[in-house]
Amino acid sequence: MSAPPDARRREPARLSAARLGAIRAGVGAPPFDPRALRTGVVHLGIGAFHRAHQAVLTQDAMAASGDDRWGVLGVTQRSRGVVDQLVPQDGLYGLLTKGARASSLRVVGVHTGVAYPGDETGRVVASIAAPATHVVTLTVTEKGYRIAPDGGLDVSDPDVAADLAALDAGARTATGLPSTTPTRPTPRLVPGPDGPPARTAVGLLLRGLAARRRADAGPLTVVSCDNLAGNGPVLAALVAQALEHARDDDLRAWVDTSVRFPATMVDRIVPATTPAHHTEAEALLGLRDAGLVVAEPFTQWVVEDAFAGPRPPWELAGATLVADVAPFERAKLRILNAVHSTLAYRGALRGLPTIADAVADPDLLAAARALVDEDVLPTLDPPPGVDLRAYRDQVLDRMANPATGHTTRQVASDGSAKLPQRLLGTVRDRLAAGAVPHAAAATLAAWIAYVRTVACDGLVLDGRAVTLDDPRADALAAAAAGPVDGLADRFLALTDVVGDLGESHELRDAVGAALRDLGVR
Ligand SMILES: NC(=O)c1ccc[n+]([C@@H]2O[C@H](COP(=O)([O-])OP(=O)(O)OC[C@H]3O[C@@H](n4cnc5c(N)ncnc54)[C@H](O)[C@@H]3O)[C@@H](O)[C@H]2O)c1
Ligand SMILES: O=P(O)(O)OC[C@@H](O)[C@@H](O)[C@H](O)[C@H](O)CO
Repeated sequence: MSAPPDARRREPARLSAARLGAIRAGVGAPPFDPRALRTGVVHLGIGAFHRAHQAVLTQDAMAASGDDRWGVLGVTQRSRGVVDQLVPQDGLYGLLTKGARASSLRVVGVHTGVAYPGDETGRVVASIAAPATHVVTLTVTEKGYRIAPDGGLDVSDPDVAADLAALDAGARTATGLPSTTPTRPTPRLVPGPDGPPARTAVGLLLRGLAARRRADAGPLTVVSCDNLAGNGPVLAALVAQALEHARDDDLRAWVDTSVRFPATMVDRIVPATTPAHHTEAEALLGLRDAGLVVAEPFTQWVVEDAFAGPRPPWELAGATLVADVAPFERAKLRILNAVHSTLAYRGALRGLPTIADAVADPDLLAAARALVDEDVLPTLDPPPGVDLRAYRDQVLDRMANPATGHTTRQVASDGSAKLPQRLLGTVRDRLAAGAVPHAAAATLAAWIAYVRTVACDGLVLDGRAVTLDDPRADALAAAAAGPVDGLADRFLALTDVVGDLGESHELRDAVGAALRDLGVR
């Protein structure tokens, strides 16, 4: 039976540029007319993190400088979901900042467009090739880089192979000359002027670089903002390897001289947006906002000052430009992200739905501190001006903020792609120093126990079943199944995840002992 008309809730109007004037007092509005911005940045992976981090710093930097050249074309990678969220809103969305005691809302308006390569590869490529574009940034998750077990580009991945073939065909079309040796198979022809849709972030970037070189549009800076150790150099190497594979020596030489890949350390806890966040934000804004993102108050961006050309004045918004990002990045990944994963796996195993719940558990807090104190700190050189013990405490304090609602299930996802970045470097360094990393082994064991529980027994958090969300889910589930005897060995034999670490019998023994401590029998 339908409700009587007066009891029906009237849906508020949707956020858009035309309704900027209707934004309520107390909600921060963009400090300029977003419609007047020019596009100077192309961002691949316009997920929640980019919208709550780089986009906000870009807005603040443009406001502080009056320089309106740095509008962003946002590119969504896997589906057109964000296009449907943001295009009807003229790129505008709210950022709900959740401190432990107070929340605030501001509207962000830096996106001059949103594109999905499945529909608009040509538009993205043209934008990367435009002379007014000076920077391409990325947040496509760890697995989005398609890194092979040996650390290079996974050319056996069909999506990567398709993108390389399209690049090859594009080069042939552009030059009118064969770009391949006669002995190589003929690449498939490009259907239409833009070629087939790019399937991977690196493939899309390569297509953009090739077009930029052809257009003679000048140098470009490509900035990875993902939680990857050495994100800039890693991306540079993937691009170089792809060009070697495609045998495009001319493009390779141009990239060598004209494209820079600075490294960055990015930090802000940005959980997935929930229906409760939407309700809270709508009450503050008075408008409906399908693109809402949520974040903690803390934000940090340390960027290697190695740009090929102009860049947004991000330092005016609080970014730190440094000569060497590595110590900042290593400390953040090994402390914050490794602690996050520890709390996520151990917390989920105890039925705790959020990271804040996990920090509040004294056993789990002790495990997190032990990981940092016993195994991580001995592997780190403090970044200039940073006290790493104070940093550890600050990180734990941020994670204790219950208001963000960051879930253990979200942080626990993609362990096979995340742990090599945030934990295994610590393990490797400790073993090389002759130490057995018991606390880090306990985090590995917690991951294994989590995978086994989810894959074999089933796990319910907050009333919802957890699924094994991981690019290597099948291999992990196979390793998890079977007798407990040999469980640690089976996981440490997954060389595409752990490399050669399984050769250490001390580590295998330590992980086995930690599994028993966790009650995995
Ligand atoms: N959320 C955070 O707290 C946070 C903080 C620091 C850094 N980061 C970095 O940002 C990344 C994205 O986080 P988010 O919160 O925006 O997540 P999200 O799920 O909101 O967005 C993920 C983005 O990555 C793209 N993507 C996902 N899988 C991909 C694949 N296989 N290939 C290409 N693109 C793919 C998606 O299309 C989307 O644009 C993280 O993986 C991490 O590296 C996140
Ligand atoms: O974003 P993910 O899912 O790859 O990793 C989960 C978290 O550890 C991570 O996003 C942190 O919240 C972030 O790195 C804080 O800066």
